[in-house]
Amino acid sequence: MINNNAVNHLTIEQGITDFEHEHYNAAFNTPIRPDAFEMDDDTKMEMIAKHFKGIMQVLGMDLNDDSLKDTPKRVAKMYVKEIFSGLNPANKPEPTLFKNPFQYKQMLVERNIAVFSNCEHHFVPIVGKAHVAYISNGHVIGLSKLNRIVQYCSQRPQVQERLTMQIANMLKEALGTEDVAVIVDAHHHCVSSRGIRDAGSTTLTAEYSGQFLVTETKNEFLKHIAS
Ligand SMILES: Nc1nc2c(ncn2[C@@H]2O[C@H](COP(=O)(O)OP(=O)(O)OP(=O)(O)O)[C@@H](O)[C@H]2O)c(=O)[nH]1
Ligand SMILES: [Zn+2]
Repeated sequence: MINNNAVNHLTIEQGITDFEHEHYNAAFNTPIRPDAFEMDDDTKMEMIAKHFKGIMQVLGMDLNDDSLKDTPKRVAKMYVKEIFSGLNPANKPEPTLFKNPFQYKQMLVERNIAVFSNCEHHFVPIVGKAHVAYISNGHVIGLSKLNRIVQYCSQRPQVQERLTMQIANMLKEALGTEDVAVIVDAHHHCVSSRGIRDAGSTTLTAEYSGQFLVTETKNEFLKHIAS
């Protein structure tokens, strides 16, 4: 059962002593409670549907309307099983690694990976692209796993800076190398559809480590994604 009194946020800086290593890495720095995964998905969906129904009722919507009556359930399913499914380490993708028999030692760049995330401040979409790269230290990763890592980290309430770091950290963990680079270029609906209402701007974040800290290597990566 969920411990409703456990409201303290845990972050990596504070230490997660009773979390398994896997949980710790998967939810790197996402503020989650220690009991976050104790409740099963069905119970979560039931509770979210109830709360969302309350929001709709407060807004004055008629929940007897044929089009609206199932919306609370739809939203609950979407939150738990889809757009926030990356909160749960049970949904972490398994990276398939291959030996590197061809001795490919240059960087591998995967460009234009779709990013669909949600802003944790307003719960509206962040939509954009990620470009990732790594230099093999003896293994190569199945290409689709790069997209899956981006997708998994995106399926959480996010800020773009943390999303970028989480993608980089998962790549390092999966590939066993520090030689990774990540760029995220995204459009925040909280900036375009409300508030300042600037539909033209995008936000660019980057994380470089290992060999990508060397200017020449970084520039090669930037040249590849610009071409
Ligand atoms: N650094 C960062 N800020 C973000 C991100 N997503 C949204 N924000 C910002 O978070 C801030 C929240 O600011 P608040 O002043 O508390 O919220 P608000 O009153 O809704 O702010 P406005 O959007 O300016 O109307 C806003 O400036 C958002 O643009 C992100 O990924 N990274
Ligand atoms: Zn926002």
